[in-house]
Amino acid sequence: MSETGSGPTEPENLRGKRPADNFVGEETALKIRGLFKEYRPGVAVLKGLDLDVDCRGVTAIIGPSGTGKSTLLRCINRLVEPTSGEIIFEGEDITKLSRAGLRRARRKIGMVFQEYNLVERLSVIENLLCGRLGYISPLKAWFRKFPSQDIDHAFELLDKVGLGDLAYQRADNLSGGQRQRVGIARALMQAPHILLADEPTSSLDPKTSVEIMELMARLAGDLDIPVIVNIHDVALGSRFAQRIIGMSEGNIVYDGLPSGLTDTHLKEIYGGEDWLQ
Ligand SMILES: Nc1ncnc2c1ncn2[C@@H]1O[C@H](COP(=O)(O)OP(=O)(O)OP(=O)(O)O)[C@@H](O)[C@H]1O
Repeated sequence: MSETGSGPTEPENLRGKRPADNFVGEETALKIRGLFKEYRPGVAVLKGLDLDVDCRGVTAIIGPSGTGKSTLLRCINRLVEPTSGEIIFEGEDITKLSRAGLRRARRKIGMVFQEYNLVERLSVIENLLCGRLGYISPLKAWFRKFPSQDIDHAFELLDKVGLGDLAYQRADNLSGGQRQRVGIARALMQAPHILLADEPTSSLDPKTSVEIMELMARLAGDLDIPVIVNIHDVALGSRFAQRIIGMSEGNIVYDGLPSGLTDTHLKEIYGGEDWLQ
């Protein structure tokens, strides 16, 4: 990533616009306004973020540890409660939803976690079907009697993520990369309208990390849904994302194309410069 000095090489239709404007329009899936989060009174972790996310494509959020990337992602499905601001998803402000409304909205928001969050003693296929427990009657859930279309869908997704042969393996027998594939397939079981991934490659080796990012980008394209991914590896994020959000100290300081990210931006995002050499 070299510094060009002339700014991002932008397609003609994006030239001259503020970065955020490039992604606003009827095609907006998610609109965040003035998002503010304090875990402790007076200590802001997110400082009034505005962000619009398009209905398709991969957006990578980069930034140093502790800058609020996970907090931002988790505010979107209210795993973390925002202090103030709006998060408009499919016409509803997520921050104002009742418990039932939030449960319904969360079904449309898939989440992939760094540590996979699988049920270790269950098989791969059961881990996927667990994602459907909220959709069937409590009695059927108790006996794990899943509708045949859910079972077919789970097998289809396992094929899509390359785990068709491991359906009956216990989760605790899998490698990190295989576990993350299960995590992705499980998130897709609910047919989400958006996928959030919180550091999905942090626990994986470089080759497996590329494979996981490749898989998420391909599935997002196939399913025509947007993906927002928090990622520490700037090169990996830039390779698979169409848009980079750079965060520093709870603010968005870069919002644009991966090709537009210069050393100057990286210094602003991460601070210092010795690490760049
Ligand atoms: N549950 C919590 N209670 C109190 N403070 C928290 C909580 N979760 C996060 N924080 C603080 O909020 C700040 C932002 O954390 P967050 O995890 O969002 O950053 P991050 O950019 O995702 O970091 P990393 O890349 O290391 O995961 C940090 O100072 C962190 O200590």
